[in-house]
Amino acid sequence: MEDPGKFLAVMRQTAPLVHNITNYVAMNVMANVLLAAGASPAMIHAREEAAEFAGLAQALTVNIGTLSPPWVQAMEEAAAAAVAAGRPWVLDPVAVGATGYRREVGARLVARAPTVIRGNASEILALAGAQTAGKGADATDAVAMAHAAARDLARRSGAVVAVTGAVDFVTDGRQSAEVANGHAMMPRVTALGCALTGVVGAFCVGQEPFAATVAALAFYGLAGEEAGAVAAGPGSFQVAFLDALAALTAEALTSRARIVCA
Ligand SMILES: Nc1ncnc2c1ncn2[C@@H]1O[C@H](COP(=O)(O)OP(=O)(O)OP(=O)(O)O)[C@@H](O)[C@H]1O
Ligand SMILES: Cc1ncsc1CCO
Ligand SMILES: [Mg+2]
Repeated sequence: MEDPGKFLAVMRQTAPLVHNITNYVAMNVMANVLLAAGASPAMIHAREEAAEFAGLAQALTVNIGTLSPPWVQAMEEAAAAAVAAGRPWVLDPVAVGATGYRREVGARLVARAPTVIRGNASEILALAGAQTAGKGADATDAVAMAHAAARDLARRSGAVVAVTGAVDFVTDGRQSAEVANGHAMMPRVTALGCALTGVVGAFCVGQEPFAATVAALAFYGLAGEEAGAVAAGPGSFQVAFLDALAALTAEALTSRARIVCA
């Protein structure tokens, strides 16, 4: 596996402009996470400008958390513009198994050739068409239950697929890796997964998507470990997490990343 610290150093050097069409819950959290990590966020979802902006930004992320038809039009047009401009785009299929509308939109977005798909185990299982116990935005399936579905989805879509949870799993359908960094407090703060999707987009700018995604997950999990060591609960965790994202060095990431080929 390549040196994860190098991917963090390149991301900070680039300070990429990341265009995010994300949900109302995540907007502020995600923008602050991207700034702390070293990227430049813009949250833009109007159909009248989404495609134009996606052509200017260095990466696009699309999150269906609080979707509605005008947003979905903006998502599809922005994804098409990112693909046309040769920019990476990352799909976050929040609660995709919950309703028929989400399943339909999820399938339409997968067909738009995302560079990376990042979700929890329940979301990746649902997107791959497998059985899932998931109901809302929180995972109710273990990551290991979604390994085969993730490989299948990666081969079928051409995307790198990242399944996050206690031990994250990343695959492009040929090579796979597990990332064991993280903290149990992370799923108790809303939208940290959504915000991670933005960080994955930032790492993918000018870098190979499989290795960049693995590095982004290790970086994020390690910041979670740092925050968990000082936080009294989910509230102070959120503050400490932003500080940890900003403070983490490339050297610390390289020495403390827990990545294994799977
Ligand atoms: N039990 C856990 N232990 C350690 N790290 C975890 C655990 N659960 C999640 N994480 C980490 O939390 C981060 C967010 O992943 P998670 O799977 O919770 O996203 P999500 O379900 O999409 O979240 P949300 O929908 O709230 O945005 C990842 O870095 C992941 O590794
Ligand atoms: C809680 C919630 N509901 C819709 S989107 C979202 C953010 C976490 O996915
Ligand atoms: Mg999520």
